[in-house]
Amino acid sequence: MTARIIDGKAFAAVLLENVAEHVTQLKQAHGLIPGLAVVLVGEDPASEIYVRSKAKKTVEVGMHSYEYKLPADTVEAELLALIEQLNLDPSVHGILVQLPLPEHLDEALVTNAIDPSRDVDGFHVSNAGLLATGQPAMVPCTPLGCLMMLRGYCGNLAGLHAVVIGRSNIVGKPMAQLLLKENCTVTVAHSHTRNLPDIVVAADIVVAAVGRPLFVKGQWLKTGATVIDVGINRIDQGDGTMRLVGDVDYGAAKDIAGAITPVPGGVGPMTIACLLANTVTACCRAHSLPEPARLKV
Ligand SMILES: Nc1nc(=O)c2c([nH]1)NC[C@@H]1CN(c3ccc(C(=O)N[C@@H](CCC(=O)O)C(=O)O)cc3)C=[N+]21
Ligand SMILES: [Mg+2]
Repeated sequence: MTARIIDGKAFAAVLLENVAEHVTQLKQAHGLIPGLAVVLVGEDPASEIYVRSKAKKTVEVGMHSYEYKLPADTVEAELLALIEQLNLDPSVHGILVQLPLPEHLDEALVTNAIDPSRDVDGFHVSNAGLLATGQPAMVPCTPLGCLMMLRGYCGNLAGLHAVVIGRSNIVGKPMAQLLLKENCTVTVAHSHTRNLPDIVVAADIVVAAVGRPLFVKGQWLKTGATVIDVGINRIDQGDGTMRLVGDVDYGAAKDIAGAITPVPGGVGPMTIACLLANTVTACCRAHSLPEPARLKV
């Protein structure tokens, strides 16, 4: 069996077109232009690539992009002051502070300083709580993108056994919450889990978000399983070049899985598309306008 490839770029293109249509509508009917502010502290090269790519897509769909690059030694009070300024700026509907932050900055404190209604990452504790209790919230972009692709491939997810590998606040936990909302049976595995292959083999859906290259082996999978690979690992090829690989051993998994996301071109592009969709949603909510139905979870 050769797995169908879940084309994240194609999913993202459809969502971005939908986002762009809503942006046009907001402009024409209400004179509103959604704005997304991205804050980057320090000079991590990978982070700079993501931030640039986010800004480019933001402008492509017709929204305003505001970029703030702060030096690595920025003190907490300065960063909090910038967030407060953005919280009060009526042209800013979404605020994203790129993670990870330098060691001396408290990520939870900074994340919770963002106005929850502008927290397009969905990382604020109140958005996490709303999601966990099944109330409308800003949903974290990566798990949201994964869910949209799963719905697109599997249709109704009710009753399926989903195994989420990884328990981060950013991916694993919100992914599990979203899958529970879809009436999946959800198992969350992590670094202390015993006999992981025996758990993964029972899964109809596997979401791998461990951050370890090629961690999930092909032979762990149930035949026909749907595999979502959240990992983005740069590995040194030994000849001075780098290769981008996921958390799943794609080469082996594609012969056993029913469908699988590639890396690159899977979860990554959908994460960015969902970020822009969340910004449109935040803009609509800020102005008490009906939320675009097709962007809703
Ligand atoms: N506050 C915050 N929110 C985030 O959403 C956030 C963050 N911090 N910190 C870093 C991670 C990582 N992330 C990615 C988004 C898109 C791609 C993406 O588009 N990847 C391309 C490949 C890009 C490449 O070549 O590196 C792909 O998978 O096809 C990757 C990674 C968002 N993150
Ligand atoms: Mg872990």
